[in-house]
Formats: sequence, C-alpha cells, structure tokens
Amino acid sequence: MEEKNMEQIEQAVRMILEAIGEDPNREGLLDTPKRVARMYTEVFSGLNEDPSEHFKTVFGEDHEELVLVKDIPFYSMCEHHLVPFFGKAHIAYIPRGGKVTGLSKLARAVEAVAKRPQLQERITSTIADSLLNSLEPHGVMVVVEAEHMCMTMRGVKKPGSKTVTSAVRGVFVNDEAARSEVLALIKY
Ligand SMILES: Nc1nc2c(ncn2[C@@H]2O[C@H](COP(=O)(O)OP(=O)(O)OP(=O)(O)O)[C@@H](O)[C@H]2O)c(=O)[nH]1
Ligand SMILES: [Zn+2]
Repeated sequence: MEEKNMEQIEQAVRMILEAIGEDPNREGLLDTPKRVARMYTEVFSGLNEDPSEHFKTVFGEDHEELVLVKDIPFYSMCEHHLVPFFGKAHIAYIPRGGKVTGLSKLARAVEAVAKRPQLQERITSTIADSLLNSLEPHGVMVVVEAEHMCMTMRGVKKPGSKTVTSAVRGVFVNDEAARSEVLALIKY
C-alpha cells in the first residue's frame, strides 16, 4: 500500500478512537493507528489480485478424475461490518485435457479472494468461476464454511453458528453422485 494510503488509515483510526471517547494520545494508543494501517495492508492485500493468475502453473497430466483440496483455512473481512469471518474452503475439480494446476495454487487463490472486504457467497463463486475459466475443467465444486464475527460478538450474537456456501459448475450441476462423492470426501 502507498504511503499516502497508510497515512489516511492512520488519520481515520485516530478519528474513530476520538469518536468513541478514547484519547488517541494516551500511551497505549500512540502506535495503534500505525499498527492498524499495517494490519489493513496485510488483511486487504488481495484487493487487486486476480485469483486466476495462480492457475497459470499447469501440468500436462492426464488425470481426468477428481482432485479435492479440503480444509484450506482462510480469514476474511465481512464487507458490512469490517470484522473477521473465517473458516475453511474446500475446492474440488475434475481436470480436462491435461490441465492440472499445482495444489498450492488452489490455496493461493483462496488467499487472494479472501484478503479483501468480502461476502462469503462471493468468495465461493469467485473461486469456482476463476478455476472454471482458467483450466476449463469438466467441473468445479467449491464449498466454504465460516463463522462470522458480526454474528457472534455483536448483533444477533449466535456464537458457533456456521454458514456454509457452495458453488457448483460443469458436470457437478447434473451429477448428483459426483456431488455426493465430493461432500463425503469433505466430511471424511
Ligand atoms: N449474505 C451475507 N451476509 C453477510 C455476510 N457477512 C455478514 N452478513 C450479513 O450482512 C447483514 C447486514 O445487515 P444490516 O441490517 O445492513 O446490518 P446490521 O443492522 O448491522 O445487521 P445485524 O447484523 O442483523 O445487526 C447482516 O445480516 C449480516 O449477518 C456474508 O458473507 N454474506
Ligand atoms: Zn458482518
């Protein structure tokens, strides 16, 4: 992030601290605006990242069977309240024409998409569409499960509640058995 953007965040944090009735000049808070600016640089670092960039690493492997990377942990920021939501993403696809990507690239795509102000639904569909368009596989299925701090520490206050979203593309749409296989393997 550019220096001027960091300064803007620092100013904004100072204003928020004042607005809630705090003294931004007391010792414990003196470095807080700078820390928050650094933290936002990190947690919003995916804002201008295209997840498809990660799928450029392709191996010509003749495997037209299921690939599933599950339990990919992620942390994101709810775009309504700017508080975290976090959980696990599971990504399944059936490659076509030898287009198999590196396993870590699936996790990198999750990072890119999660590190911006987000909705869980958008994380889920963005990953699915990006994989679909880049590798042109037979099918893609993305399942995301997460806990939203805006629903636990405030508001409706329902700690432990989980939101599950899925995005299904290609052969998975009409093949119930294939979908069930993925869901069984995710739970396994
Ligand atoms: N669909 C969706 N909603 C989300 C997500 N993250 C947070 N929300 C919801 O966004 C909604 C915002 O509702 P508003 O009524 O505008 O805001 P609010 O008054 O703070 O709502 P409460 O959380 O119910 O107190 C809430 O229902 C949140 O639970 C998400 O990833 N997807
Ligand atoms: Zn929220």
